[in-house]
Amino acid sequence: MTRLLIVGPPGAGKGTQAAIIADTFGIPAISTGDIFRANIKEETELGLKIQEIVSSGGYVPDSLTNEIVRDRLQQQDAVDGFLLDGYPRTVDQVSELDSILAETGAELDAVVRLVADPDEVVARLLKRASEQGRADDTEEVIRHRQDVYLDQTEPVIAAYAERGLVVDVDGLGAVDDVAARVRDALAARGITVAV
Ligand SMILES: Nc1ncnc2c1ncn2[C@@H]1O[C@H](COP(=O)(O)OP(=O)(O)O)[C@@H](O)[C@H]1O
Ligand SMILES: [Mg+2]
Repeated sequence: MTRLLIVGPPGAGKGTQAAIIADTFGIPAISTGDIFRANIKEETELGLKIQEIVSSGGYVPDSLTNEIVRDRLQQQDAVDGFLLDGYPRTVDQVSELDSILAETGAELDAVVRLVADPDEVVARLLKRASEQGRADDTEEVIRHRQDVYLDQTEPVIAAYAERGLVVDVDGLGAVDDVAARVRDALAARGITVAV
């Protein structure tokens, strides 16, 4: 019954850590970015609608994003716990998630914030671009994504910080080291794997 969010700037390593945390806790990792990219690749109706926005580094409209997440969280595997990566990213999305959870009386356990230096993350993203060729990993688009993040998503983190839910973790260093820090930081708040 663990419900977590993972937040942090583009390139902080959310997707990588999300997979490890989800595996540890036996919960699904749900990434809006991955869902959107899959739709773009499959050229679904949604994919065609959002292709331009995603490749230019803007945010998909809240109405579309909220609907996708609502549907996903109602699937059976997410009923007892989940890790959301990349959502909520706007204050409107925070309200929507509050509503979705309130409908079943569920509550978030923690918001893991990966802290990373902007220049370091740009270097990481450019490396990923050369390896995976993501359309939104050019330097210009990365800088734009960072700006959008500061403008739209910092207020999201502030809202969760006010609720006392944010757990800061240093996102720099080797994947395993960061994963160990996340595990320790959650354990320090009594969030451990149920056995
Ligand atoms: N919650 C969201 N609201 C709006 N747009 C989103 C959301 N999640 C993902 N996106 C879109 O998908 C893109 C890639 O997301 P993601 O893979 O999470 O990026 P990263 O992990 O590099 O920060 C975003 O730049 C945005 O266009
Ligand atoms: Mg990601």
